[in-house]
Amino acid sequence: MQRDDIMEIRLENVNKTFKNGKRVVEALKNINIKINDGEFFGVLGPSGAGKTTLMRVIAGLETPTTGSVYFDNNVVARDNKNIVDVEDRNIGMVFQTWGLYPHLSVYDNIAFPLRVKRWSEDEIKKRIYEITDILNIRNTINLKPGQISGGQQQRVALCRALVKNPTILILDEPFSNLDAVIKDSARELAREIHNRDTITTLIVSHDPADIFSLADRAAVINHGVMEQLAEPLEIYDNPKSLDISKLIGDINTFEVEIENDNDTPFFDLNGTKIEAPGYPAGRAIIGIRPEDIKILDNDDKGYKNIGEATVRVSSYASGQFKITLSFVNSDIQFSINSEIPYKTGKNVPIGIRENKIKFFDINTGAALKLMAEQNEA
Ligand SMILES: Nc1ncnc2c1ncn2[C@@H]1O[C@H](COP(=O)(O)OP(=O)(O)OP(=O)(O)O)[C@@H](O)[C@H]1O
Repeated sequence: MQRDDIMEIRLENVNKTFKNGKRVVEALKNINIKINDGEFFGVLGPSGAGKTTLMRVIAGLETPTTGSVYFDNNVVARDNKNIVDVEDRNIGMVFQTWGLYPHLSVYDNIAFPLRVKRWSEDEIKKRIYEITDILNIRNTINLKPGQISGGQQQRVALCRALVKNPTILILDEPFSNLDAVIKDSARELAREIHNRDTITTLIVSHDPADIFSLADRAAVINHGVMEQLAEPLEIYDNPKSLDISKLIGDINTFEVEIENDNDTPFFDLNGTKIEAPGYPAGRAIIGIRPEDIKILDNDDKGYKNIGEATVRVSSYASGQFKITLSFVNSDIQFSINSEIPYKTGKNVPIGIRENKIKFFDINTGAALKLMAEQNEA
């Protein structure tokens, strides 16, 4: 059930510049985003892209150099000025390092924000019992952070963020210190917390798995610019650039020459002619996700045979084999996922899903537009 105090977040023409000595860093450039109330919103981008700055501007830890931030219809920051201060924004935050005080007990760590707000010790105790029960760490409250596991420390950080009943929850790389198994249950926990009273939740992550498993929509930020905003699967299937395609998953890339001397443009891949309907002639980069290439066996509807490749490396992770191959008589390598291992040096027939190929501009990396779209523009 959604609480009625949950808020929408709106950024209008937000710019943030930092001065590093003589150097001016434009950390955010003209960002316009509306995050719906109760939405689980993901932010994806390479290191230094501006993701943390965006979160800090929303939280009120930084002011936008120009532009405005609204919570519902109330302006909370505008043109280098916080109109509502950080402590009055009722935001819970969890950062990558969790920021627990090592000399304080779990209890005192979680109590900290409530003591700042001058809650009575009785009220604090009641709330801490309640929240540590929900996150299943009640039995750790008398221990220090150094005496509990990484997964438990992360729960303490979440408890501390949630103890005030925030209306917005910000998770900035919250799982990157956890190992793979605990990460899965941490994601489940984040989803449960969100579902409990649908707090508007923002998650910043390098890991596409976090975005896929949690976010309703995601923004991709690069060099301070918001380059794409869509549902995670839409970004995965139709990335606006080669860089974005790589941020949200693995992709194999090949340089090709699209020829257009007959009705349907085409290119050559490992000696096989592949159609590129509607794409302009010239050199291009094509991208194929690992799941859209396979080693052919008897049941391969929907895959086009593109000849043989040699198995170079087989590795194993998370219940799947990752097979790296190169086309026969060529150094061009690519990787696929497989349920079974293959012996190094073996030649195998390869198939691709033609309709899943992504086309990018060879110079800019932007997704190539169809000729019809170019004519419309
Ligand atoms: N307080 C600051 N003073 C000066 N420059 C800053 C400050 N905070 C961030 N920057 C710069 O702004 C840019 C964006 O930084 P930000 O931390 O937002 O990126 P990020 O996407 O969160 O990166 P990462 O994934 O590595 O944490 C970087 O060039 C960074 O050096």
